[in-house]
Amino acid sequence: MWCCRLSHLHGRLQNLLSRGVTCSAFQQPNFKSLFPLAIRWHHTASKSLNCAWQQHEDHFELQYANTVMRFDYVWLRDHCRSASCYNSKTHQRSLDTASVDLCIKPKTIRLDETTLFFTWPDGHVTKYDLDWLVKNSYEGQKQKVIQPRILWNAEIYQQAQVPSVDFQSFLETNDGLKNFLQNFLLYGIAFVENVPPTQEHTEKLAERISLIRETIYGRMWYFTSDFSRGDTAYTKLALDRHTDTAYFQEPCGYNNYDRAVINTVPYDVVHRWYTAHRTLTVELRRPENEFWVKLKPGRVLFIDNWRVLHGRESFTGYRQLCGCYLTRDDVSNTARLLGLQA
Ligand SMILES: C[N+](C)(C)CCCC[C@H](N)C(=O)O
Ligand SMILES: O=C(O)CCC(=O)C(=O)O
Ligand SMILES: [Fe+2]
Repeated sequence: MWCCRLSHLHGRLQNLLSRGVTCSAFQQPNFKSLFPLAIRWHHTASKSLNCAWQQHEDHFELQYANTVMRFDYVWLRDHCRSASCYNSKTHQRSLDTASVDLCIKPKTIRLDETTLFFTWPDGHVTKYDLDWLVKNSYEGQKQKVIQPRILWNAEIYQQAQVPSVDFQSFLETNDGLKNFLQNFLLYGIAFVENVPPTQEHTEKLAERISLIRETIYGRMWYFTSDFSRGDTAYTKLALDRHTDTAYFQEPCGYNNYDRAVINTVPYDVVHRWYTAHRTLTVELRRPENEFWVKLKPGRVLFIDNWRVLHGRESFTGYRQLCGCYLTRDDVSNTARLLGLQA
């Protein structure tokens, strides 16, 4: 049974609701006693709004913008954006969540145009804009467009003809940086061309995107096959596909070369691990999943270690590489500041 408000009665009924009276288009003397609380729906009749809500025993249900949302009452109190509950300058919660009664229920709920008002037992009023609730609800979040990721192999990537970004444009224009980051987020790799082949310019490029992560290899690393460090990266040997720093607590990503002794699980789990590792390695080593690119002076390659592994063939002659590790949070932050979904 629905008690619906007709638009021409909106104002009067609104007034009734604000006093906590459950309204009905036609107030019957024994109307309330006929139906338990849980089936009382509230409607707005205006076509544009098309909103319906219901106060259940343990949650609030809202139908709006083609979405059915359900909110826990503690959640509704906890996310209050009133001046006493939320610092709008710093976007931080002032309310002590632990002080909210876990059995809290609103005394009254009323909708005024596009704003819902919840009055709590202590008299505190929390108001929510309907669109804010859609955007921040579990159900609304599920509909959110997430940053697309394009899964690719060598053929798909080659056919995509992803344009590289030029150093000048990358450094001096937001469009250049945004195009680069869009490609990086889509594919997990992206190139910048015509970079002056110096450590300083490479550093400048990296700092345009993010903080540079200092590690045991330094801030900017500049290496060649001089075995200056006890690691095969500092040799002419081939390196199968991998990601670096798997041995860090905050690694760039996993790497078979540097994997420590497996001694934290019993033999039968170890065998299952090797079976899974073999399946992954076979997949990673499929030729169609290998994309070979010749690094040349002036070409900078950025790699998302969670999506793309890197390696090299063995080589002869003199070869010098410089680079650095970037922090994922800062790269994502730069992308978001440019309006990208990261
Ligand atoms: C030379 N450079 C600093 C880039 C890498 C050194 C990484 C060495 C180690 N094998 C690992 O994969 O973490
Ligand atoms: O020499 C290269 O191209 C890559 C070396 C490497 O993977 C590393 O240093 O971690
Ligand atoms: Fe590496």
